[in-house]
Amino acid sequence: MEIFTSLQKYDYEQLLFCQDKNSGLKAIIAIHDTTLGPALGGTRMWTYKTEDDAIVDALRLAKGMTYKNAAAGLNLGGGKTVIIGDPKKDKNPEMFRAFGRYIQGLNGRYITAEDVGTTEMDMDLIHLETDYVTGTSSYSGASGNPSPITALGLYHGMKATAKEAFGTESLEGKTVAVQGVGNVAYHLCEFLHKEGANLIVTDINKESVKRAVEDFGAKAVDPDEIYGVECDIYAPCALGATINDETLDKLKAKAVAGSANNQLMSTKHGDILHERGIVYAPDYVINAGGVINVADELVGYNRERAMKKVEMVYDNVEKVFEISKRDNIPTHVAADRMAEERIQSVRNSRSQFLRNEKHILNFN
Ligand SMILES: NC(=O)c1ccc[n+]([C@@H]2O[C@H](COP(=O)([O-])OP(=O)(O)OC[C@H]3O[C@@H](n4cnc5c(N)ncnc54)[C@H](O)[C@@H]3O)[C@@H](O)[C@H]2O)c1
Ligand SMILES: CC(C)C[C@H](N)C(=O)O
Repeated sequence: MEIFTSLQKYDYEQLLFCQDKNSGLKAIIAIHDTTLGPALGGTRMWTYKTEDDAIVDALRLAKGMTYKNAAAGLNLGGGKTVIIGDPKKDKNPEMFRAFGRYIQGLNGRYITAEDVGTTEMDMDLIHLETDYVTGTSSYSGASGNPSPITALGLYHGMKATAKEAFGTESLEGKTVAVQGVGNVAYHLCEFLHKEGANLIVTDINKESVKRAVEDFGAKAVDPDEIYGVECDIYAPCALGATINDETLDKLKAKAVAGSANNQLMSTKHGDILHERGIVYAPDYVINAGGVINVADELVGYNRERAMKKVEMVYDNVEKVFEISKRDNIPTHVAADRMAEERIQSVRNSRSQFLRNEKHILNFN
């Protein structure tokens, strides 16, 4: 891969490779843009087929965080880490401590939290080496695993999506097809079940499927079947790029609203959803609940205040639909416009993040 060509294409600031032989750490930290503030984004641990796959994932996820944080109104830039390895087999405490020291070395340019494959316990280990970590469990001002709060934001955003697609925000009697019933989607299913929605679920992990079937009366289907099921809303909550050439023609849903990052394989697929009249709630707008919640730790965590901000996901999703209709553009373009306008307005007055006494990180 031509690294600088890739960095220049979408204007990334920094890409770091962190290696620790003792613990087996192989981490890639991508910092996309710090115009709005320090880059906040989670750490994913995953078994990538190649190192290039890991770099591409880190870059795509970091850019997504820039847009997510900007669209959510946070004074934070975007970054992300991927750790190469199997989260079930390859973790050890020294690995996360070594990673924490690398984060500390960035002196606040990057702050981390959980993502796929990492847990509160991992964040606690990172915290032994640096304060630039959120989503920890056992420290004063910690807000814990963000997944249930991401689910809450997603639920609010799904209601805004239902209002746009069906004229009512009620999800009672609606059928939602959920792909991946992990940390976020399990809690989403709980909200939906309480409201009286019908659930169709799938996961490559049989235990997760069983839990959703038992706890919420969900109907289970095989992973490949989820795209073609009769449903009102398709909720992609596993990994990215599941809206692609192959799956689009199978989709029967009238709306797409899920937690996964980078749901569209390419922007072309967002355009096709728009042409077909399928209401798409842009991923980084609807899945911002978790980052909104952990960001509150940076100003002294207040759960009530954080929950009020998470409710705003409804308004943000609604705003995207309004821009989309006003300018007659697909919703993914409308979301990008909303985020880019905010970044540009701040960029006009200052450029890269520079720590100063007035900054959010200096809260005591
Ligand atoms: N956790 C958060 O707070 C948060 C916030 C924003 C976005 N996200 C995004 O939401 C998604 C889910 O996050 P999570 O924390 O719930 O992760 P998770 O790992 O707990 O859940 C993902 C689930 O998807 C399943 N899965 C993977 N590939 C699959 C496939 N091909 N078909 C069916 N199931 C599959 C996994 O077995 C797992 O159960 C990720 O894309 C993540 O980046 C998470
Ligand atoms: C909680 C966040 C900092 C990270 C989360 N995984 C996201 O993608 O939004």
